[in-house]
Amino acid sequence: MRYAVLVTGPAGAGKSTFCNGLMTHLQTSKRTGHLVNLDPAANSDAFEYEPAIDIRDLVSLEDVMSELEYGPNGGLVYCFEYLLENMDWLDEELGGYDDDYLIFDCPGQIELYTHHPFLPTLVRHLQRMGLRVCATYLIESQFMEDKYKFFSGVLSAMSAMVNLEVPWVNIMSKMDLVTSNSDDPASGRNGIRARKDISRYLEPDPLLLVSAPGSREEKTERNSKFHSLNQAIVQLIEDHPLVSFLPLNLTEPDSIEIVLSHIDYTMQYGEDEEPKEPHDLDEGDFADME
Ligand SMILES: Nc1nc2c(ncn2[C@@H]2O[C@H](COP(=O)(O)OP(=O)(O)OP(=O)(O)O)[C@@H](O)[C@H]2O)c(=O)[nH]1
Ligand SMILES: [Mg+2]
Repeated sequence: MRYAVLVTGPAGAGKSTFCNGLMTHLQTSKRTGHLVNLDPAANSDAFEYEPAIDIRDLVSLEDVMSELEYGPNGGLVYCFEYLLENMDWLDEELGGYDDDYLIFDCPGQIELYTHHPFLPTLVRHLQRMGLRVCATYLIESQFMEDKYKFFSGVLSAMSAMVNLEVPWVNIMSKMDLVTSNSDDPASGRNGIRARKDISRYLEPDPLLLVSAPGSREEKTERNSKFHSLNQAIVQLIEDHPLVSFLPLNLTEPDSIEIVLSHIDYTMQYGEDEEPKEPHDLDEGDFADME
C-alpha cells in the first residue's frame, strides 16, 4: 500500500519546514518517507532532503516566466495545468515507489486550495493509482494574535476541506513562537495570554468573534457595518464544527510524533497491523506555554 500526505496551507505557513521535520522524524523512527516537491517555484536551498519526485523536472516557473512571458502567478497556474496535461509523467515517477510514504510539499497559493481544480484532480488521480491520500492544512500560530486574521484562516481551511474530499488534519504550526505569558507586556490586548485562550483557538470558539456583552468593544461592534457579517460567520462556524487544529512545535519530537500519529490514523497506515489510536494531547503539552 502506498500513502500520500499532502502538505497544504497559505504562503509561509511552514509547509516545507514541516515536510523536512517529518522526513527527519520518519528516519529517526526507522521508517521511510519520500519527499515530493509540487512547488514549481521552490528554491533548491529550501530542501534538506533531495525530493524524490520534483515538479521542476517537468516544468519550472523560471522557464515559464522567461520563455512564455508569464508573471509569477499566471506562471504557476500554467505550471499546474501543464502537470495535469502530463500526468503520465507523475505516474512514471511514482512507479518506482511501492509500499511507501510520500510527502507532497505543495505551493502556498491560496487559490489553489479554494477554487482551482488542480488539487482535487491530483487527489482523484492518486486515488485511482491506489494510493491512500490525506491532506494537512497548516496555518501559523501568529494567526492567533488577531482574531479576525485567525477566523479568515479558519474559513480558508474550511473552504479547502470542502474542496478536497479526503481525510484531513489541520495543524497550527510554529507553536515555538507562542509565548503566552500573562506577565509579558509584549502579549498585547489581543495576544494569546493563557492556556485557556490557546485551546479556544485550537478548537475554534466562534464566540471569540463576539465581544463580551455590554463592553465598550461590543457597543462599537454592534454599530459597525461588520456586525451582521460577524454574526453570520459565527453561525457558519457553529453549524460546521469541522475545523480544529493540532499544535505543532518542531522543536519538540513529541509534538511531531503526535501530529504524525494523527496523519497515520486518518490513513489507517499499516492497518494490517493493529490499528492505532492517535495520541491524545496531554495536559503537560501546554505546560511550557504558561
Ligand atoms: N519559529 C519557527 N519558524 C518557522 C517554523 N516553520 C517555518 N518557519 C519559518 O517560516 C518561514 C516560512 O517557512 P517555509 O517552511 O518556507 O513555509 P512554506 O509554507 O513552505 O512557504 P511557501 O512554500 O513559500 O508557501 C521560514 O522563514 C521558516 O524558517 C517553525 O516551526 N517555527
Ligand atoms: Mg514551501
